[in-house]
Amino acid sequence: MEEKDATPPKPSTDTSSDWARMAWTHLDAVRRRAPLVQCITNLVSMDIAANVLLASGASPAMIHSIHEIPDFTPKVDALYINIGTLSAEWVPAMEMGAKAAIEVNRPWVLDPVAVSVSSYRMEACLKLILQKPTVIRGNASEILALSSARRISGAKGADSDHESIDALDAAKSLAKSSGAVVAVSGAVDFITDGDRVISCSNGVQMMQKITATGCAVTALIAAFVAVDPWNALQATASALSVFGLAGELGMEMANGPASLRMHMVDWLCRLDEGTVTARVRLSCRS
Ligand SMILES: Nc1ncnc2c1ncn2[C@@H]1O[C@H](COP(=O)(O)OP(=O)(O)O)[C@@H](O)[C@H]1O
Ligand SMILES: Cc1ncsc1CCOP(=O)(O)O
Ligand SMILES: [Mg+2]
Repeated sequence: MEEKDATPPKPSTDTSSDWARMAWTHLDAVRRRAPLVQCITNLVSMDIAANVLLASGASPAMIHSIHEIPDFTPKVDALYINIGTLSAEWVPAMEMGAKAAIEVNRPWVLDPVAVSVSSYRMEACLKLILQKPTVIRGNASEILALSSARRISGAKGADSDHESIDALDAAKSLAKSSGAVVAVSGAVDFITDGDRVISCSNGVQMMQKITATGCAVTALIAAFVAVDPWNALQATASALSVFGLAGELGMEMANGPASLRMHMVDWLCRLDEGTVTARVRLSCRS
């Protein structure tokens, strides 16, 4: 990453236009600095997550072998761990990766996909959280389950069965117990450090109809946190708003989920300062 030691952007956040400017500052920093983001992510998400990172200006690397982590992870700018297609050989890689990132003071971000479907998944996540993730981003059902450390009834695999607002208290509580910034996505995204809450109302419903959009936005959060690790709350909000805005603009040209996916990735690459500052919808709730 160029300008590795440059002072991170420190936007003021008094009005909604300040928040939108902050989102632009973060996107611009990602484009200028091209952070290297290691992704230990599920098989469904690899393509869209890598393309979303590239289109946004970051540099993705889908590298997950335990034989490579000791050499590679200390060199990355952020690590992204996603348990979506968890199996026995992935768990040691995730644990080793998180430990390696923490040892060299790099941010790491967790996506607890479908954490409620098995005790195996829940236990793997809870153990990973002991390695102090910088950010945890999940849908409402995932954050509700993780926060109580209990599988919840009615959870539908990878998709959410709840509204994001239903998981806001759970998100705050998980943020307090884990020390991570917690983001719960949905029609409105909420981002909290346990005290402050930022809400983001960018995005379109059809984003739920593209597999691994949640995984992809968590990868983008890792890139944004890489360029502003000391302001993970704000960087996470910026990533969610930029991603949602790309979805809104993509939807204006799309005929359905497949073309939305394509136009959304195009817009991540095309977004300019005027569009971001005019259309990002972030606000502080607390
Ligand atoms: N009803 C909705 N309206 C607008 N944006 C949405 C809606 N549902 C999800 N999104 C957006 O889609 C992306 C993925 O979120 P979500 O579907 O909650 O995650 P997951 O794919 O992990 O279940 C996020 O950027 C979120 O803001
Ligand atoms: C469908 C599916 N199954 C295992 S991982 C995965 C992708 C989930 O992606 P997202 O959480 O972004 O919907
Ligand atoms: Mg998900």
